Amino acid sequence: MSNEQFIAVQGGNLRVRVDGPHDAPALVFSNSLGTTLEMWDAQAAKFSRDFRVVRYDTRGHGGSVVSPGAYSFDLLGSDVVAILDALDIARAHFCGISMGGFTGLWLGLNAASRMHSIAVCNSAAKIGTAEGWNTRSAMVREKGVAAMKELADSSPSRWFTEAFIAAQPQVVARAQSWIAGVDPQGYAGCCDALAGADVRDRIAGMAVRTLIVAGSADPVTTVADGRFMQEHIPGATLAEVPASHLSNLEAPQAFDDALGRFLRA
Ligand SMILES: O=C(O)CCC(=O)CC(=O)O
Repeated sequence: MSNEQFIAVQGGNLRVRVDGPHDAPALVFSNSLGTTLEMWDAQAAKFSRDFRVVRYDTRGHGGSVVSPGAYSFDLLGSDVVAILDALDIARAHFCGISMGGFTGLWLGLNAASRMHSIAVCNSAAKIGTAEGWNTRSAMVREKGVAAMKELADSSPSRWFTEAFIAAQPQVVARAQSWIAGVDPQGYAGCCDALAGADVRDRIAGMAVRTLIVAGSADPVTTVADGRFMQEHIPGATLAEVPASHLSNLEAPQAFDDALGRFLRA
């Protein structure tokens, strides 16, 4: 059974898709910057056998429609809580990649009572630099859709290994189509959130079972970033998968095995 709906959050509505048995434990997937809930198609097909899989387009992305502005992780994290409330889910497992992984850190620090477990994938306690994100958001606001086309052209080298780009051009082209279609205002608002995001001195306070997934060839959020989180989050485990930044797309089997082992443990 599949079900797509819009859920009201502060300033608009998020596009949410739910798959799997209604009475199964909930598992929420959160996308990376410049992608949509479709990035989780393979994981949703697999994990919806045993979980009520909830996916959503992060505000400013895909079919979600929210007012523009400078977003924050207080907002992005509260969106997840609003989705859980609307779906009457008391507690959920959570899996987010990159920006979505940082949303997971926010949930672990601010909404732990709503979480069974959190998988923080290809992410970091601080992603990039404030200067880099501010430059990118200014460029996107100035150039609009032309900037999204430029980002679509340049993103494969940050998202995938050269070998994967050569071997799986259709997967790469699909990911490029997501970022090309993202609303520039929404993308810029999320860059603003990333610019202000740094929980390096707080993650020791995470009180939720945590898995860190790192891509061995990820140039954006590195294995060292993953190790830092694993060393500072109490009880966290680290799984390294043979992939670059969008590891669930590049190495789905290794990604799903790591996530599945963690969820079953
Ligand atoms: O992927 C993310 O959510 C943040 C990092 C990023 O945007 C990678 C990139 O395209 O530069």
